[in-house]
Amino acid sequence: MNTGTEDQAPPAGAAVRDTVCTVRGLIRTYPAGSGTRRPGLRRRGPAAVPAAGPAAVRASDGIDLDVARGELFGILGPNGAGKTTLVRQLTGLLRPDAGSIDVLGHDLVRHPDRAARLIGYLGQESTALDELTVSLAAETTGRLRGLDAAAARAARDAVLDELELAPIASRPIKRLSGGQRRLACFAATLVGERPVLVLDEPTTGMDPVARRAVWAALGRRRAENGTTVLLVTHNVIEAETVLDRVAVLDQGRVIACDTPAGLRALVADEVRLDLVWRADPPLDLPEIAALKPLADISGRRWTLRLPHDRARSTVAALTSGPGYAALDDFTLATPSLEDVYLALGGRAKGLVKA
Ligand SMILES: Nc1ncnc2c1ncn2[C@@H]1O[C@H](COP(=O)(O)OP(=O)(O)OP(=O)(O)O)[C@@H](O)[C@H]1O
Repeated sequence: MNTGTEDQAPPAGAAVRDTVCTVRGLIRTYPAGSGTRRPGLRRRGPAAVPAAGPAAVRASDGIDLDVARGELFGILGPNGAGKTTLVRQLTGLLRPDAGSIDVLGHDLVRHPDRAARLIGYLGQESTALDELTVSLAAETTGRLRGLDAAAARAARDAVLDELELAPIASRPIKRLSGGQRRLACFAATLVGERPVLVLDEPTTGMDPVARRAVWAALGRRRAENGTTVLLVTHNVIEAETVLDRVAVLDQGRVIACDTPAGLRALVADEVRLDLVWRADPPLDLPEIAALKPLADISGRRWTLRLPHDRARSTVAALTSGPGYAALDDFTLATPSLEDVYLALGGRAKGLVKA
């Protein structure tokens, strides 16, 4: 129930009604020299680390979240934002340095072993199941989750039918295509129902048919069992269409959390203008040079978010002036979650630089 105070942290020990997962002040720093930092990822801001040489990375930097029963809740962010670090803490696989995680009344920082009983987790990698056949992976997961042999086989058959995996049930997961492997691992995650599912980019590599099967399977469990789903994604289109609410993560912080429509409303007064140049943009033209500081630049593509009036006058100037010959393509579009992300990220960058 919405008590009208959902933006505030509840008092310690007082769970918000219908909240399945509450995270407060979660902090996790990877010490200098630990693991392999992913290429192309650099922290910015006051706690910035030098680009060269290993340094500590604060991958969760004071995260607060409340996820309600039955919600399809998304965690959206670019590479290195801290999504996987967050879900590994939620699932008891990684210990936070500070903060609390409550799932259905269980303190998972103090009792990480309880996570397996509460949460079905689909990680990014499937290595643990790779050697098994699709069928055995599903059945084994059921057994590990406490089903007896007959129940595990029945649950296996039901889920393989539901996801139309029966034709490849006897094939080893490691010999499947990327999308098939992902679907097989998703199937295993569903066996031996858990009240909470945490899925790290579940649909990566899947074709549209498999994606639809995933969303339908999750929809059924939410409707029938009130299953709560936390989902990591980079895919803004998917986020807009399937999620109830989205937390936008950047550099280990939640920089926004709302419904996709609520987030889009943050940039509703803007239009997105994409310009693709044939070669180098003609910066000798003052009207083009003036746009450059406003653009998010990716190769020959400039993406600008402009107020409606400014977008119209910019397009008019571009299409009637000498810069037009240098343009390969341009599009005007209403804002998407990607624009929200760019707007929020851009603002954060600006603050740090100032
Ligand atoms: N084992 C590790 N040791 C050191 N740094 C790490 C380790 N794992 C992740 N990091 C760093 O922590 C930050 C967050 O990484 P994380 O994998 O959580 O991001 P992500 O949002 O899941 O990224 P992706 O979308 O690429 O999966 C990154 O800067 C990453 O380089």
